[in-house]
Amino acid sequence: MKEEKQGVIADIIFHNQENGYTIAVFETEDEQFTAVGNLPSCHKGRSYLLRGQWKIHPTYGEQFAISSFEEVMPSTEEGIEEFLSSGVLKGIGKKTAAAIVARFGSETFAVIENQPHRLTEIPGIGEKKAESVAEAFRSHREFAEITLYLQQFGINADYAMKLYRVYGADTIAAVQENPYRLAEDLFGVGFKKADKIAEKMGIARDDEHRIKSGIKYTLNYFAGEGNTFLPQNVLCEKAGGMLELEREKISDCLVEMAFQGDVHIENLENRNVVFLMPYYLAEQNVCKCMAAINSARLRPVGSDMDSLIAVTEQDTGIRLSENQKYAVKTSLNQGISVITGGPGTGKTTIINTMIRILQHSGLKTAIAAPTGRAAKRITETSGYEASTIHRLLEYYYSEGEDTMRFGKTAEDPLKQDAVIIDEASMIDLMLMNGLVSAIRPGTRLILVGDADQLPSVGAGNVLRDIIDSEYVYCVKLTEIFRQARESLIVVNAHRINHGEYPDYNEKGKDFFMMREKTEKDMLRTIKDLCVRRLPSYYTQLLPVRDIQILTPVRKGLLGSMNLNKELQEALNPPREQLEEKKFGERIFREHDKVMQIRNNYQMKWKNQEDFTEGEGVFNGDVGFINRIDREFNEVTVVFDECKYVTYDFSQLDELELAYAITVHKSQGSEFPVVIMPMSWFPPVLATRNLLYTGVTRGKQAVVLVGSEDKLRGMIDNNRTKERYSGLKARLKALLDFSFSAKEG
Ligand SMILES: Nc1ncnc2c1ncn2[C@@H]1O[C@H](COP(=O)(O)OP(=O)(O)OP(=O)(O)O)[C@@H](O)[C@H]1O
Repeated sequence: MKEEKQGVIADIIFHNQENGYTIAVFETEDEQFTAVGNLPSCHKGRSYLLRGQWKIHPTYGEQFAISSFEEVMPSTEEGIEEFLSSGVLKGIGKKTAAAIVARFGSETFAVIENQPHRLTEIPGIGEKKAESVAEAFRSHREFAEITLYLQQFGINADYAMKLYRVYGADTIAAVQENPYRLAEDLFGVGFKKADKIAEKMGIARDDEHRIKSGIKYTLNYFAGEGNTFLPQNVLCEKAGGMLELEREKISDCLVEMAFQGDVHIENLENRNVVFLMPYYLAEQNVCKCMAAINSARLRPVGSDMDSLIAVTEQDTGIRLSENQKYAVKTSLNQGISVITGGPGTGKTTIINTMIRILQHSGLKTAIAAPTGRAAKRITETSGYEASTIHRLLEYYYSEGEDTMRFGKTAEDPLKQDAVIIDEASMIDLMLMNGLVSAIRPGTRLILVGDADQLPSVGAGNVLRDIIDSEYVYCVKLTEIFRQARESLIVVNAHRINHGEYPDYNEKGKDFFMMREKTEKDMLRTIKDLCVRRLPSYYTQLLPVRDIQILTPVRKGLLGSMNLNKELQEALNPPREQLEEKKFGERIFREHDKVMQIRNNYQMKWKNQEDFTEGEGVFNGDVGFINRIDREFNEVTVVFDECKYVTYDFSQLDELELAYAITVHKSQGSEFPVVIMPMSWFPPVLATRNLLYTGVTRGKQAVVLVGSEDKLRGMIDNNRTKERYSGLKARLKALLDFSFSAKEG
């Protein structure tokens, strides 16, 4: 029989932040009881009205099983004070809470709600603070109502909070109107979750919103895997399978979506393919801009390139090889060019030479890279200030559109005469679109990178497509220079790239293999390397900071998730003075190494060195937990040693431990020491170019731990996963067109 019970939480025995499952001891005036169930936002000392029924647990006896709940605002002064000081209204600590209640007593809530200006009667509270307290209180009440409504659809408090951040007071209306919007608008709400909510709301399986959302979800899912489109038959099969509907229904809906401009369908290389609109528009625009940049007249570099090169050779003391000279000359004379080569083939040297020549010629130059870490490295090795491509393009978060935009565009382009991009293999289609849009014809665009690295995380196969289309000049560097040849990491990287097996364990060298048979032994050795062996050999090494474990997978004993758990335990174990916060299965602890796992353009940072402030934390940024504040429910992470970013507890799904990361996430970064397990991994991942990418991340040492057979297996596995991308075909078409125009 359903009953109602009201009580104050006296103790929380268990609480899962992700799904809200809670076991808590409640207190009423005359009894204590244990309640179990979904209680997403529970706080010790707060009062709740529970609905549910009594059940007998075989071990723990009688418990109240919660089916729904609502928070009851406290009415006693003691309760009000406890509520105010619990951290729910940011900026009110214990002292201020006590002062407010001492002044307004049981009328406190009424005052905050209806006469917030009266809060200024409390010393230390000014107009602004009074307003912000009232606003926080109002949102808390609003949010409590929203949580109450959403819980009937199985939406827990964390998701409710995310929805509330996006839709504010309109949250309930937004969910009611089209629950599938949640999957499109919110990080972490997948189609399946939205589908469950819709089902509970009684939405039919063949509802149009459902099919369209399923199609978008499928296209987005495959975009997440790197594809800018899907062949129509593949899309219908995948979406139909997921939605459990006939293919015809999907095809019909697709046509309508194409009419409404949600998707673009075209015949590309003799098959019908479907694009989400932004990817189609981006491919088109990239081609259009590339054509304009490539055919424009350039402001010339000083007259005699050979003597300019000779001057820089004298300055740097490095005589360029013929191929390097060719790369420099070609790139400076073309609208767009590509320079590609493996490690140690002189890419940085060429960049330095080009910058000097451009400077000698009085031409303005920008150097940028796709990630902050890559940009920092260029600055360190070249001495020239480099930035991220995002910063070069002056990105900002557009509140109104709820999206990221670039300040530099076709209307307000970059003013430079040359833009040099390093690590160009990491550029995805959308970033390339932003970049070429902001480059006015007349500016040189020089893309430098290693086309054999894994392709970009985001959709597209930009660098490969550009090279393979043969639309622009491309110079391939193959010679490894003497200094670089000293490093077995460099030599082995080239061997691996050519399908040859590496040499290792040479005395005084930097490439090692530790043979272990079982996964358990590999795990033990990896931990021992981090904790004991490597730090005792490389004495300058700080294990947490300088050793990076790279693995192909997330799951399994040697996947990043488990490795992180094990390494956290080994390198940053629980200690009394270290605060920690459990979030789902994860535990975050002060001093932990963590990684941001999505682009968040709104996240604010403060630089404690130069006191600058800004917005934007990016997928792949690695930092350290500086502080966990339980009073304010916040975790502060330091990125780049000086940028402080504060996460609310509800945002912790944007962070992951980063002692171990996947090779995919490591692109563009370099680490003093890299350790990679060599075990059985799925063949789609255990590939040559994944190994190559991983190995080239190490600078002082690379240690492979595991089976030589598996290592050889990876090198022999030269399959590269095909990505659906239309850029190559479009650029080829441009090339054919310009040939036929010339001939005509
Ligand atoms: N023409 C040359 N003659 C002699 N040494 C050279 C020449 N070009 C480059 N080097 C040297 O080879 C090494 C590798 O060059 P560089 O750092 O430019 O390569 P890279 O392709 O940028 O490598 P990585 O991708 O590993 O950063 C450096 O020590 C550099 O000084």
